[in-house]
Amino acid sequence: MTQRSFTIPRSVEWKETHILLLDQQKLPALSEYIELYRIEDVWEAIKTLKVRGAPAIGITAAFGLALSASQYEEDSLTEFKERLQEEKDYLAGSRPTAVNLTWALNRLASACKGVQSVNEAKTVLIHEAIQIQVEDEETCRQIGAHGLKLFSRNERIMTICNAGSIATARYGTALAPFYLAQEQDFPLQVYACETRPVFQGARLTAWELMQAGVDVTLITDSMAAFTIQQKGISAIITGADRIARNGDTANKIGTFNLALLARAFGIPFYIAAPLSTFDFSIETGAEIPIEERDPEEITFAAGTRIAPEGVAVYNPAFDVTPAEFITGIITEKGVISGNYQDVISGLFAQTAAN
Ligand SMILES: CSC[C@@H](O)[C@@H](O)C(=O)COP(=O)(O)O
Repeated sequence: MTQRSFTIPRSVEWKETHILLLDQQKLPALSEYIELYRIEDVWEAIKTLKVRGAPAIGITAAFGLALSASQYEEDSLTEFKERLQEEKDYLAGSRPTAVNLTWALNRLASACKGVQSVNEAKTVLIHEAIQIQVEDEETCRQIGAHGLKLFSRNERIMTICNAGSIATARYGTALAPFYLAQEQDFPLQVYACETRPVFQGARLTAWELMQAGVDVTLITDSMAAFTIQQKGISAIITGADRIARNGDTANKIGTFNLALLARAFGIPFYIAAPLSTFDFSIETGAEIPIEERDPEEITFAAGTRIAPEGVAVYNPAFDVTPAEFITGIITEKGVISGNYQDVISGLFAQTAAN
């Protein structure tokens, strides 16, 4: 099969002395890379959405912790580990919902459990952080391959937010099937919801997919029902920030609306996510912390006030789609459907054994 070549952007790179980060707040107007040298820069970049998307947040935090630890001057391993723990907690507090953040930081802490010296710990941390990124790229490709099998040529598929290449190491989760389809000359059409209030769909998904030559059409979030009806959307696919043991899934605000629409129209609703997005410690979505962000994300648009000063605002950044509305969860191990509770518990046992 001939493979086509096109751009699949990367958002985070390890550079030994710093982290190179695509500033996603500036897209699509500017494709600007910034250099992060200090842990405070990393915290700020995550908090202010310069880097966003569950796996990309995890990778950046892992790079940030490894980078900062490489500069510690502590000679004692105990003091080194105490400081590491403090900075790990600090980074974990940057955003609450995407579990990949704590997952990646915990993975770094576990990796240096058995080390004998500070120098060994520094090397192990860098190695583990890079490994997380390498594995995520492969994971996303596998998600793409499993996801693509669910679609037929020329299907029109809706998505929300940006679960694309720049939200991960590469390829993305919900957008990975479209990149693989593009490689294989397999035509699919994407309908991207703009994703109020931060416009990840308009600014990032449209930008990413257009660079790759994927057929993408932008709509406002409120056009979803009419578009499904008028344009014959045959499936919806989104990413995830945290999945509970029963399959309840937190993702960008508006995802639950789409799941309800999918049920009403009788079309499948898929979540695409790596196993690092499963939180095996919680039973249901009710336990997922939902981030509430600055009201100004809603009261201002492109720097202009669009709502009266002093208006009460509710700005949850995520919602939780109950498992009963999810047709399948596309992971690197294949598509999970049916009894999520049992399958996810099985995955947990498998992951814990490895
Ligand atoms: C592969 S990214 C999956 C999710 O993190 C994504 O869909 C999402 O909700 C991102 O929200 P964001 O607030 O932009 O970090």
